[in-house]
Amino acid sequence: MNTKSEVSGLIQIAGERKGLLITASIFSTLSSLLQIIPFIAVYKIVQELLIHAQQPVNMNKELLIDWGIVAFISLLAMLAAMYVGGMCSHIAAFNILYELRIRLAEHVAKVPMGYHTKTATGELKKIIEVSVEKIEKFIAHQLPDLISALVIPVVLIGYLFWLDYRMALVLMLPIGAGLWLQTRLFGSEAGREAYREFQYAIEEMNATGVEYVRGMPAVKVFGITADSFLTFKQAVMKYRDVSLKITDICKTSYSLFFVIIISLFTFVVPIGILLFSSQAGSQSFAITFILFLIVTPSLSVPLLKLMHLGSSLREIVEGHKRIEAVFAEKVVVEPASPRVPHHYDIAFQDVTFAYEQKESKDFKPVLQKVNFVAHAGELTALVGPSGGGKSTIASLLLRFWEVQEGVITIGGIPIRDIGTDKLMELVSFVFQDVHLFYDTIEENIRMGNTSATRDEVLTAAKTACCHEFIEKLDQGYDTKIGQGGTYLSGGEAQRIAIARALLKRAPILVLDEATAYADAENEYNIQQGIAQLVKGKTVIIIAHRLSTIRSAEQILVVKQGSIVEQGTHEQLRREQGLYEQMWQAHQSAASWKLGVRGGEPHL
Ligand SMILES: Nc1ncnc2c1ncn2[C@@H]1O[C@H](COP(=O)(O)OP(=O)(O)OP(=O)(O)O)[C@@H](O)[C@H]1O
Repeated sequence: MNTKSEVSGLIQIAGERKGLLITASIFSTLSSLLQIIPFIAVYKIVQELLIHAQQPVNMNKELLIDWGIVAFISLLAMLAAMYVGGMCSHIAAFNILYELRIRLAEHVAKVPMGYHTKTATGELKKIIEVSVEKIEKFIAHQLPDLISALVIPVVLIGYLFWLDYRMALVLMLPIGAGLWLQTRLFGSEAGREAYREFQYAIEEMNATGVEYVRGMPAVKVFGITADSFLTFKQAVMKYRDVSLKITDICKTSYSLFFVIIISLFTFVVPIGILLFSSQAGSQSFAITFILFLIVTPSLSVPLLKLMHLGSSLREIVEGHKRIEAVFAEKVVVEPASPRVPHHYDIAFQDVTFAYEQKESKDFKPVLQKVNFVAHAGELTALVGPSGGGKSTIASLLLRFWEVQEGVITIGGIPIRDIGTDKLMELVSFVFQDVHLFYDTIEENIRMGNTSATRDEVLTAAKTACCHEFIEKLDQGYDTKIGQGGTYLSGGEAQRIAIARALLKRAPILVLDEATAYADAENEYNIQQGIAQLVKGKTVIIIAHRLSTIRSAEQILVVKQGSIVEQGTHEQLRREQGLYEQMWQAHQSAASWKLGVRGGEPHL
């Protein structure tokens, strides 16, 4: 892709704001053209002064005043045009920025979860924050600057050619050389590649930096320093190396360009003197020569600006490519005509799933030919050794990933025919890792059902056993999580998440380790809450504490991606298989815990 198509690609982003951008460009061009008028006025005034230098009385004073007024008015008009152009470009930029961020956020919410696991949070954060911010910089500032940096030299050079083509031709030599150096600097594949590497290096540094800060508990416990946190250290070193590489690539062209452009007049002076002496002191030539000397240094400003724009344009273009790459990520395919289930039995039929694509060499199914039916109004429990695939089964129900083989149905309808929005309406989910938003506790619960009244929020909170601890907080339900040091314990956060799920009143409820953090008393209370919910709903519960799912209508024992045992607690115990072993282990652990409480451990 060349620079021209890259710039037009950036302008494409403007979408519906193109009208504003075109207005901004027209006013920027106008203000650039108006900037040239004072030069012409100076030329005309100097011309009049020199022609009548011997007899000032003959000087046309009105002409001098008129040109003075023209210069002044053109300056005012230039300021006005600049103001209107700037306003239009800023309004366009901030609207584009807003729309782009919303579109990006909506898009990333629609791509399969696989994208989020392979893309580091820091990387995505940089794209949504920094790369988008740069688009604002481009549209609000650099596009008008680019227009003036192109219009002013072109018009001025044209004017100089009209005045004296010989001196203008000589002036074109350094300008041509400078522009050639520019294209060498920014148009070369090595330059592009270096900038690409530079962007990746920043992203990597960002991502590993975020990881380092996020992993602070482990960092502290294991005494990891920024220096010994290898990935971060390597990312910083890579950034340093790439920065040095860019400096190395740019140093010669940059220095040459800079020196040539700021000394343009040194090329004009010799040819001017030569021509002046050959024309035996022609007065009109002297005036033209003076104008060349005045105008030439002012050509350097837009040309230098062009160079700075070139370098930041490259960064913006790279950021734009990253934004485009996010948009290019395929979203979950929605059905053309969504179907609505009329009952809520869940069925997994021969489901085989791997986190990698089938053609990948790492393809290793996490689930193999999983078959089960979870009936509506019943509690189905998933138990089994760690890493067996329980959470994967639960997340497939939400279509976080697409299954490679088999089909998952709700009420007999494949979930891919239901449509994501409807599916999300049907299923309430309490995740293992609870995420609470930076908002009040009430709003965090209300996320389950945005139209719920305060009373309904309170009822859900009471059922999930969180009302009591919320009431004890200074601002109760209005307490902002994360503000003023208000953080909740793992168990408290989990109960808020349960309240959120209860409020949703979805016909299907999935609880992944929902009572993991609860103490015995609260676990009992939550169980009571859940027991009320189960009525008429399809509930899938993933639990390590077998005591919590003893009464489940169906227990599925998941091991190494397969369901190895299936039945009620009593049936499975009688089978004397893996479940019975797990039950015995659970009992021993429970009695050991009781023993500790009693003073002497039994085991
Ligand atoms: N996002 C992911 N990408 C790749 N592999 C994953 C991902 N999530 C889980 N796995 C792998 O899939 C397998 C099953 O994991 P899963 O979390 O479903 O097991 P689990 O039975 O719920 O375990 P636990 O009881 O410890 O939570 C594991 O080998 C795990 O490493």
